[in-house]
Amino acid sequence: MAEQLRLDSYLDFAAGRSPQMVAVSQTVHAIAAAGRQISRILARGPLAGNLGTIVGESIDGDGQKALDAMTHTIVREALSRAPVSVFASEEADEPEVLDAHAPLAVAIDPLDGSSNIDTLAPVGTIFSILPGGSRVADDPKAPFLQPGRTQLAAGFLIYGPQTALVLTLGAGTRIFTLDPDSGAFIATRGEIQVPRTTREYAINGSNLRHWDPEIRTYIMELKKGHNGPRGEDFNTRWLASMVGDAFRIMVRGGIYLYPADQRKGYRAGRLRLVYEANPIAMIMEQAGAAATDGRDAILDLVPTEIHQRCPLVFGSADEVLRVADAYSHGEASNSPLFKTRSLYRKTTSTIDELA
Ligand SMILES: O=P(O)(O)OC[C@H]1O[C@](O)(COP(=O)(O)O)[C@@H](O)[C@@H]1O
Ligand SMILES: [Mg+2]
Ligand SMILES: [Mg+2]
Repeated sequence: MAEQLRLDSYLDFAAGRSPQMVAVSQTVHAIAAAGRQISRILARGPLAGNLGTIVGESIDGDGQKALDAMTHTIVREALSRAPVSVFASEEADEPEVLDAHAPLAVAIDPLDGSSNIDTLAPVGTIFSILPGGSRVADDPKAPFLQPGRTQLAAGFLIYGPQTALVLTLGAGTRIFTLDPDSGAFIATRGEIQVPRTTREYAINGSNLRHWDPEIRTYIMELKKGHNGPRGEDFNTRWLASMVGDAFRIMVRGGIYLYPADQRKGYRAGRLRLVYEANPIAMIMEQAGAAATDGRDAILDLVPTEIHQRCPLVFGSADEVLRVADAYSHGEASNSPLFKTRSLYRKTTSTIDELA
């Protein structure tokens, strides 16, 4: 059997590239250790306490559950031992300065998919590692208001039947599976290459009536299957856990969409740019996939607030391009999505066609 690639060796090798990568490697080590701890709590589930109980409200109005708060504390503890100047979390209103002189900034969603806590569906921890900058003491938000292209590394842990770490250090994307016996994260596949094409899509279809016409029409064309303009059948998968959907897309392709919609609080989508969309976009791009808000590449957006939301579409590159194309051409387009035989000419009545 070929020798196993362990996360430790992978990080040691990367650390040889520059002093900055030494700090990145130490920080990924710290996050992986936090992930091990969270994975043990999740494996015990209700035996570890009432993890799904609402204990507060996060800044954007989502109920904060006991496990959201617990995972925030675990990650914070881990990062306070890493070379991290400032830490932004979904579960904290403001970024927290840990060591103003340290070289890195970290943005984290400590628990993604938290509506799944009690359902045994996967949840995860998403992270983005950025240069810390020199102004952290005066302006702790500054490192997070850079476009996602400046990320030095990004990844997520997923806690499912296995715990895995999906990681990019800016040179490809790898998946490491946690061996619960030894505590080691071990690479279980080669470098990830997401298939360019797919016939599988993930979206919360209950929001159809609230979507932009571009998204509504795109999805309706998929639903028409081989009788529709796409000429082939598509399958739906929606876990209500972005890490779960992203993991599936990493291993077999697919597209995930959480578009903007007309509901109050969703006009800029649901996902948060700094600690959800940016890291996922970097992971995807490094695996040959793509991520857009419908108009621009996610990694080119310049955040203006730490908790800002953005529409998010990511996955198999050809399919993401189709969505971007739909937005850029509108109804006048000649793109396949808008041809006369497509549903696109009748965006208002097509909801009825689906019923
Ligand atoms: O409940 P909805 O509207 O389908 O949203 C589900 C989406 O929201 C999220 O749960 C947002 O993340 P949080 O759980 O960290 O708030 C995604 O993981 C998931 O894809
Ligand atoms: Mg999340
Ligand atoms: Mg969360």
